[in-house]
Amino acid sequence: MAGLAFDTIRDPARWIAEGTPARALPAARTGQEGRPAAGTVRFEALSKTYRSAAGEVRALDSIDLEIPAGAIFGIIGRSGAGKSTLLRAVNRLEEPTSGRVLIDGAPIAALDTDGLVALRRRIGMIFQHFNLLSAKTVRQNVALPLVVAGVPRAEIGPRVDEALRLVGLEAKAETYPSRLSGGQKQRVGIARALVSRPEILLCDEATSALDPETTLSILSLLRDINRRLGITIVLITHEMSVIREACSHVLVLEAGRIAETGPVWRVFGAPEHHATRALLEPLTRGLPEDLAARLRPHPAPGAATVLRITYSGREAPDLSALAAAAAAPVRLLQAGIERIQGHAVGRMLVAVAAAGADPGVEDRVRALGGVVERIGYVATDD
Ligand SMILES: Nc1ncnc2c1ncn2[C@@H]1O[C@H](COP(=O)(O)OP(=O)(O)OP(=O)(O)O)[C@@H](O)[C@H]1O
Repeated sequence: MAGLAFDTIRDPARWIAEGTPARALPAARTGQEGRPAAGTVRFEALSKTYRSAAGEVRALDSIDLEIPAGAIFGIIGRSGAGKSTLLRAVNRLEEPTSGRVLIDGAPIAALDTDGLVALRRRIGMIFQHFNLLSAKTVRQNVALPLVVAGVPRAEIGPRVDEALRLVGLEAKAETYPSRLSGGQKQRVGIARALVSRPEILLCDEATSALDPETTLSILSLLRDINRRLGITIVLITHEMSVIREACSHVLVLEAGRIAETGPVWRVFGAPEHHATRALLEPLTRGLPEDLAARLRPHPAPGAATVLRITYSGREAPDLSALAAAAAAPVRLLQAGIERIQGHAVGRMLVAVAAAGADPGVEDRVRALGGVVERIGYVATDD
């Protein structure tokens, strides 16, 4: 693996194959010979019933689903819908009552203890509360999976450095977690998950403990990792904006069953199931009714990008400064100030002309101050 830097990696099969000797991987996971590509997850008639003194709970009921390799796949649903149970079935933290989970076409139920350890190295996981060891430095936290796997000492240092570089935390290597912000702690969690060079990354409410701005930066990091390393990302979240911001595909669970699933643009653009519509309601809450009806999750050619800018204090961003930052005409759709717990909070909705293909527009507008969210797109002739 010497000399193979994260940012030069475009080929996950090579990245994995050149990984730790502890887990040389079969060629089957390269997607050759008609077999699924590395990072494919398949659920077949998966059911899980919890039995306790209080009775039985059917948490998952006959789930048939494939998560394509390289997807950023979001799982949403009301509390108790079965999201965590499904996510945890991927690395066998939860054993199904019936049905199967297949990773890259291979059923995982058949794995013995060594096979399971190897599987879990191929599947990284990050958590809402980061789960870092407070008595260890950032470097030591990130190194831990390699130390446990018996990777030679000389190899650990460079691999930890690569992982820290990937998440932008090289400068914090010798810092203890208590001195980090929430966003930095989650970056350490991501580096620790990536240091084993997984093909799948499971994210369990990974941004729920973060403020909106930090959430956006973590989502942007996850998207970047997905794009650069080709890792399949499976995430569960209660925040619909996270799905819209980061995911390619979404699964809506309702009482342990699939309510609907598909590309985010389709499911969010035309939700068919009442559970999906109920979950999406907060996204459009507070929007003028006509705008909520016209808002689309993905850009069409020439569509204007709708940004929500939230700012504290009295000063709203100046519209001409906004237009300069956006490098495009900006139309004010709505503005107002409300008081939340005694603080004045301003909100503006603006449409930036033809910025659909301009991924940097939020960052440039954000530089003027406030929290900036891309909430969707409207056709310019609407
Ligand atoms: N260990 C367990 N024993 C008994 N019942 C359980 C157990 N774990 C989960 N359940 C039940 O299974 C159902 C699905 O739980 P799960 O945690 O998968 O849902 P969820 O969609 O992730 O919920 P939340 O959004 O609240 O985290 C719930 O009714 C839950 O109470």
